[in-house]
Amino acid sequence: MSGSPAPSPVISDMALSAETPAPAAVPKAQAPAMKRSKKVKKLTKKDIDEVLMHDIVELRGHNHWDWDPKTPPPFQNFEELEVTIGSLAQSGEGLALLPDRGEGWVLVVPFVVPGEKVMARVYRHNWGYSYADLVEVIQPAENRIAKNDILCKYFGACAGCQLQHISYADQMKFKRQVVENAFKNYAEKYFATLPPVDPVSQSPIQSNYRTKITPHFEALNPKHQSAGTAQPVQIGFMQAGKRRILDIEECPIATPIVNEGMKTMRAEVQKNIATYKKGATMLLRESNPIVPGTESENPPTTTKVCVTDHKETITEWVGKFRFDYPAGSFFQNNNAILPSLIGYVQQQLHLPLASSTTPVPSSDSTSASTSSLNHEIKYLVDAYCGSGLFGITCHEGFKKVLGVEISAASISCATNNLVLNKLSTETTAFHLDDADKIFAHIDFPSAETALIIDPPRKGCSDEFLDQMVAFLPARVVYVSCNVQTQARDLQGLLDRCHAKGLPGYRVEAIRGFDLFPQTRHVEGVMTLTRL
Ligand SMILES: C[S@@+](CC[C@H](N)C(=O)[O-])C[C@H]1O[C@@H](n2cnc3c(N)ncnc32)[C@H](O)[C@@H]1O
Repeated sequence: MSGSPAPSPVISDMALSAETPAPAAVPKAQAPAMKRSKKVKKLTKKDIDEVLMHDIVELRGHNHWDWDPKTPPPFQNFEELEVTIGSLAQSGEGLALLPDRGEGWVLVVPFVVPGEKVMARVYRHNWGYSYADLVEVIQPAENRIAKNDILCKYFGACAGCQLQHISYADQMKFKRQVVENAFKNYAEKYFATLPPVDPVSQSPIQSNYRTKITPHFEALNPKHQSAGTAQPVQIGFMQAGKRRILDIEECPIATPIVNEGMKTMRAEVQKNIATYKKGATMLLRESNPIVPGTESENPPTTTKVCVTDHKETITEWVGKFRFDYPAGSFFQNNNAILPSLIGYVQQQLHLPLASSTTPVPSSDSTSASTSSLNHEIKYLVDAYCGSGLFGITCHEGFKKVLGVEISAASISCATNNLVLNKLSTETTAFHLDDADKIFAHIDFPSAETALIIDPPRKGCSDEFLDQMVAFLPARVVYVSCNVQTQARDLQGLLDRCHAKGLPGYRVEAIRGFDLFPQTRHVEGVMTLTRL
């Protein structure tokens, strides 16, 4: 479906719980394409539906939809059907096309492999597709992981992981395809000019890697308490496809110390559950503080502890660098892959500027030129810098580094991290500000400046892209935990350049990093060179 218009035959979210019978679908207005609003808002459910819709259209092979939206979905309530899985959506769920239902209705079924025949039970409907629970795998795919070899006993019931039934090699293939599809669907004007998406860089460990988890629990229902019918408290993660908590004693993707913390936390909550008026989300985060008395050793001895207080300081080591940050603030959650992610970002920042003769990516593909830049990159701007991860680990080789971040707590940590790592505050600085105003702080020559962008999932705002085009950094490395908004921002950037008659940027490389093994998530890294 390369080059096809964004699909938009949408969709009433009838969002029924599994317990609610399905009413007829009533469509709302057509879903908007995933938008970058003036001030970027949080991603909505509509944005997620839209990503899924691309996969559904791809499976159907067309974007025409004659089904009368006033007609109820073509199923009995909670009907069970035998279906064959045609493809995996970017959500990690399987899609099965039912040509004989609703003019080609699609079922979205979790925990399946393409080619498998499964029994699925429908429970929630949108216009043109329905969500279904996996009831039974009737004919497993050859590459399905045997039940006894699956990492976690809660897999299939817990909403946290989507891919444990797929080998790690297949997870990597799936994630590479997710990255490619994101650019095909959200940077479609430029897709033909992009380099092939590189294979995903693997995480060195695929279990016990998460340094942070956030289990939840609900308070006891007072009616059940007084009637003596209260069930034991459920402490864990959301159940797959349901709005209920699944009791989880251990999470095999979390680090051992986090799992120890979970045991202690569960015991405390269970003991004191009657005192909680409301439920809560707990924080469990690994920290690696220096053992007192060894500070002057090189390197000092560290120990692992599990922190549960949002305000407490976490100490984390990335290669030779130390990062201190509040437990409740953002930091990447897979420490094991950070050295290779950072090594790659460093390498991309320092790629030669003028070496390539690749044609300019232009939406009309009529213009071609080579890079006009012959300077060396000397300055680094770290947008959305958090507690300074990229600015600090990538500072070597730059004359000056400047980071901007909107969270005051993170900025004060970033500044403290400079001191902890004995970096000069003359050459590296972090400012508290909206990244939309980042270039107001900068007097670096744009032809000698590299920009790292690492925004939240919602991506960059119009204002951010506008100021970027006004400044035109020579090199950009865009890191993102949402490859769809990353691709959308690439298209927004190139559109803006071309609207101003500028040649824009050449995309040097696009690559996923597996910061999130066993789940559908992938971190995208894209490198651009100004032309
Ligand atoms: C994905 S995190 C990346 C942080 C850092 N680069 C890292 O890897 O640790 C995104 C960061 O952007 C910050 N942020 C969100 N909106 C922002 C804005 N408008 N301007 C500046 N920073 C923002 C968040 O506080 C968060 O620290």
